[in-house]
This record gives sequence, structure tokens and C-alpha cells, in this order.
Amino acid sequence: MRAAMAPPPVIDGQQFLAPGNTAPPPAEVAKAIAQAASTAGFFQLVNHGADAELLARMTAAMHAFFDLPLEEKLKVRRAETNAMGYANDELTKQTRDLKELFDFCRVPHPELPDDHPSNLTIEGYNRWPEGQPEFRAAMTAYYGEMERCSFRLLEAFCLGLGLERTALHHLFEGQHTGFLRLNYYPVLPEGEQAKQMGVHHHTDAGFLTILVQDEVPGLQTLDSGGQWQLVQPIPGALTINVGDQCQVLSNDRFKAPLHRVLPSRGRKRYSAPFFFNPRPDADVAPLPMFIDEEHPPAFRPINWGRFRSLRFAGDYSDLGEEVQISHYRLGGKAAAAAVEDAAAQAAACAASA
Ligand SMILES: O=C(O)CCC(=O)C(=O)O
Ligand SMILES: [Fe+2]
Repeated sequence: MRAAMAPPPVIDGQQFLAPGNTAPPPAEVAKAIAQAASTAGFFQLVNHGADAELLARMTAAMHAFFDLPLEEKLKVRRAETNAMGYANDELTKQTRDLKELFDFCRVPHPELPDDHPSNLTIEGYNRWPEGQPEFRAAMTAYYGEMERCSFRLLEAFCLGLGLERTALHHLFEGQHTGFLRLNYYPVLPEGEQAKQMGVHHHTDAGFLTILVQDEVPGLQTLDSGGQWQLVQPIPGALTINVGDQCQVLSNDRFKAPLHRVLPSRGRKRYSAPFFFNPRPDADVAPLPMFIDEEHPPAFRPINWGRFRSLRFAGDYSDLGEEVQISHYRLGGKAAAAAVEDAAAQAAACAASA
């Protein structure tokens, strides 16, 4: 018999994300987060303390951006050589999504132009629509807030895993590759069959994701009983999920949940996930304290920069399989080497075409 599964838990954050609060995350909160991260992989944080004004400003600016004429949005369209900017043709698992998006990342040198070689990150460089200063200002301020909240959540995750609260900071500090994505799911035209998803099922590749979703339901996560559960929107809450790299570091103690977004019927839907990702040079591998006879290392080491570039190639190409952490799972069928070989072959074919 299948156990009855519950939707992801709601956790009272006790204001630990409030600006200026640098005290260790309360033990009770860290424990509740660890419990959620090791089961559903998703939780909703209420009473978190993150800056509500910045959140409201980001939301208004996001709506205004997607309301721009298509030709304006296409001027900042992302390209094969630059993952940042606008897209309305994303592929998740080689299936077209029914949505538009806008991505931007950390700028190493804000004093230099966005396309200056020093501002080229593994994600690419930022593109901003012309004549929309509020969009850029609101997004940049919100990004800073998400960056700060991510480091606080990292502390809570570490405490929940029984580590020192700053034990994993070195994988992110100074050069993390977190990026903010704005998602817009237009209403599915009347009478049109939903052959596709808003976003096809996937796990998030990085360490953790902080999602703001509006009041229109759509996000679902696969529970351990194999049922899709709605992640019910809660006004003001932050929806947080474990990413692949956290699963690898914790040697499967924390789980990156499969999730998807249903096509929007009747109402438009907006969401904004902040993907907190490691430094490009970070080698991510199961931590020694999570390895013992009963728990041998479940993954071979993953170089984040390499993993990310292979994954991005998959966003564009429908040749071959998108790289997943399962390819790095020890004892798994497909070894990372096989994926890397396939990528090299595809590149060689493209070069000789
Ligand atoms: O729109 C959502 O609620 C989630 C989107 C998502 O999973 C993603 O962009 O990775
Ligand atoms: Fe996602």
C-alpha cells in the first residue's frame, strides 16, 4: 500500500533571514529544514524576515518587463554564446516549455560595462533592456537580497547536516554563480491541448533554489510515493528546494526533488527562482563525514563549471541527453565519461559541418 503523502511542509523561519540578523539560525529552524530537505526536498518558509519591499518591487518590475512588446524583449534575447537574457523557446529535457524567461547573473565588476571581458562569467554576461532603468535597479537590489538570504540558508543547511554553519561557504564565497530567473507562463489558448508542460519535470542543478511564486497554482513536486503534489502558493512565503549539488555533497542525505510546472489555464502565472550555485572552480563531492561502510560515496566528483557548461549545451541542443547528476552516480549505468565523450563528438561534428 502506498503511504499517504503530504505537500511540502511550511516552516516558521523565526525571522532568521531578516537584514542585519547574523545570529546562528535557530536550532529548531535548522532541524525543521533538515527534516524537509531529507524527505520532500521542498519546504515553504514563512515569517522569514527577507525584505518584503524589495520582493514587491521585483515582482512589479517583472510584470512590467514581460508586458513589453515582443520586439523589445527579443533585443535582449539570449544566444548560444550567452546564457543570460530573454528567451521564449527554452528546452527542459528536450521538450519546449510554454513560457518566457529572463535570466541575469552576478557581475564580478559592476564598475565595468556588462559585456567587458572581465564580466564574462560561466553563465555569460548580463543583457538589460534599454530605457528600463527601474527594471535593472529593482532586479539588482533583489538579487543582492537573494544572495544574502542564500548564504543564511546555507548556514541553516549546514547546521541541519551537523556541520559548522560556515563549513560550505568556501564553495560559494567571492565567486558564486547564482542567477535569478524570471518566469512568465502565458495563458494556454482556449481549446489547445496541453501537449507540453509550463516547465517539463527536472531537478535544479545547483545547491538550493529560493522561489517566489505568485498566487496562481502550477508548481508540482513528485513525492516519495510517486504522486505529483501541488506546492500551494502561500502569499509572502519563500518556496525553497534542494538542488543536485546539495544532494551530492550530503551523499544523498538531502534530496533534490523532481518538479514541474503545469501549463497555465485561465490565468497568467509568474515566478522568480534564485538558483544558488557554486563557484566555477568548485569540485563537488560527497563530504567525508557522510561516508561510511553503510554509505559509500554515491557520486564521483563534479566540477561545477564543467557540469554547468554541459547542462547549458543541453538547453539548446536536442541531440543527445542533457547532463544530470545521475551520470556521476557511482555504479550508475551512464558514466560522466560517456556524456563528456558524446559532448566532444557533438562539438566535433558541429565544427566539421
Ligand atoms: O515556476 C515555478 O514555480 C518553478 C520554475 C522552475 O522550477 C524553474 O525555473 O526551475
Ligand atoms: Fe526548477
